[in-house]
Amino acid sequence: MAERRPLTREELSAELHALSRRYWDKHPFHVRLHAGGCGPREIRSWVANRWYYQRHLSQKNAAIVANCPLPEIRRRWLARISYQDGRTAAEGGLHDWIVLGEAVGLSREELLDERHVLRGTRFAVDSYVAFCRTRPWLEGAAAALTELFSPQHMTARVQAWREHYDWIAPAGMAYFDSRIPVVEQDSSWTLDVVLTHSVTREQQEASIAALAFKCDVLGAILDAVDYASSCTQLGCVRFNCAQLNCPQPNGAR
Ligand SMILES: O=C(O)c1cc(C(=O)O)c2c(n1)C(=O)C(=O)c1cc(C(=O)O)[nH]c1-2
Repeated sequence: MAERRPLTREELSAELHALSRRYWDKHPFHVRLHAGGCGPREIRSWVANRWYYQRHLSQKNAAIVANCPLPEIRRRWLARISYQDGRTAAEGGLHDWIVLGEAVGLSREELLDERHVLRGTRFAVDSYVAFCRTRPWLEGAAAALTELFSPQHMTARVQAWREHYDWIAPAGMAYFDSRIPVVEQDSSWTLDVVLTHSVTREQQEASIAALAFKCDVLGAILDAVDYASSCTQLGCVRFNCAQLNCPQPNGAR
């Protein structure tokens, strides 16, 4: 069988961009969230479950760095770790996410002890970290390319939250306000890296598959949050009760 030719840079770029159709901005939960249809309990659940994603970002980024033999890539990728972790506990992305938690009414303690994290979120995020640990660094980098689609989505989120959820303390938006300009810069560099280093057809297809996988990771988090949203209590979902003393161990649906 004839070997298939590698895609041109433009073709690969088009295939990667086409995966925006699988991005989580179109998930029914995000559509409802942006339309003002979520209550405080659902927004708290979203923030608490996203925390589990946020707190694993530095570890998956460290795995990409550990797998990468190229100093010029490692040098730049390391900045993602200091971005999330900050120089001290009083700054950085993780700190800003705790501020967001407080702005939506989650205590620091209940965010950090992860009592509201759903099993679907754990499976999704843990598999993203395992993917970046076990796959070549290039696939880990390609998986981060959801950042091509996130600036617009985050901008729409901040607007929608300010419009529909005036009970959320404005300080909570700091995470997104600082993240949006950074991700806009990072995404063009990451795209260039993936286009440059995905040389063979196999590498190109692996990069496309990595980005599709990442879209599924994000979608699975929202599936879990959406499913849980029909339960009466944050942290109590049918078959997924995180609280030993829950008065409704089978959930109330
Ligand atoms: O709020 C969002 O919708 C959103 C999406 C994404 C994304 O698309 O993966 C990230 C972030 N935020 C984010 O804040 C962030 O730090 C981040 C890192 C990564 C990644 O995979 O390396 N994605 C995202």
